[in-house]
Amino acid sequence: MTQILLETDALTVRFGGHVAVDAVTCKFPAGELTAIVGPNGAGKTTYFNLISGQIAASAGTVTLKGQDITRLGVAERCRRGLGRAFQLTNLFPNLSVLENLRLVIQARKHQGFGLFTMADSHTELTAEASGILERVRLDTQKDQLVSELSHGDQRKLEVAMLIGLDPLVYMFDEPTAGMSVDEAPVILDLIAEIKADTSRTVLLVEHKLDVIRTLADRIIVLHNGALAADGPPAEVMASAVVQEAYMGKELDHV
Ligand SMILES: Nc1ncnc2c1ncn2[C@@H]1O[C@H](COP(=O)(O)OP(=O)(O)OP(=O)(O)O)[C@@H](O)[C@H]1O
Repeated sequence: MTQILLETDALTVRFGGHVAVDAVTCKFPAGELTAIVGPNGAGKTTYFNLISGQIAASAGTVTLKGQDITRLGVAERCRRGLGRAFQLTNLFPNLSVLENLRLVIQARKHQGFGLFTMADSHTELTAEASGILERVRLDTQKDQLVSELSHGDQRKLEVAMLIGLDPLVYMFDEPTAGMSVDEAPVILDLIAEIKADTSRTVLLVEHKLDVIRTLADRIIVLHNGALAADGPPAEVMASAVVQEAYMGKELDHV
């Protein structure tokens, strides 16, 4: 039986009188990529924020590998395997690309800087970080300061950091937004590689139809904060209700 890695049960958040996420119950099994779609303001980012712990739920639960994590903070959720793509604000702007990545790998491995182990572990960490940078095609920028990276390269580094963290649940929020057409395929190929790992699950907030078609095993649709549809891409896309009410204008232009 496929293991459920992440689950939200009646997950809800209210901002004053506004219900931004409305009793969303959803299970995310290992080996699946779920695209989360819906019109602007539907609650996609807020749902992500509730899962990653950036905001606290008003009601309902978030369960990771069978454990209730609803009351845990961002760092503890991350330590337990919940990985949300890093934003530039989570990085150290005055450290290099390689140094940033090495820090996240080190944090995952819980390695300290013991005097005698430092040299060895440093070499290992550098090798692992360099390998990831090659995969995201950032190896030639490894010594560049994060603050000096182009937008496209920053986005690649965000994905590299997530791979370095190696979480059970990968969460991507429009990972190719603002990237050039030449750069985006590198990121999409990497997400395809990640989803091929059947012990992981991937959540992807995405507006671009072609990206959804290429990557998604399943689509969930949020509308006014509530779960409006959940199923295989072809089924959800074909649904007249979804096309008209939730996807029409929003996704057509892509
Ligand atoms: N901190 C907040 N305080 C008050 N209202 C909020 C807050 N965060 C989000 N909202 C509201 O909750 C609703 C859902 O917003 P959210 O950003 O999650 O939508 P979205 O589906 O991610 O939209 P988009 O596709 O435009 O990014 C919106 O009406 C938004 O204005």
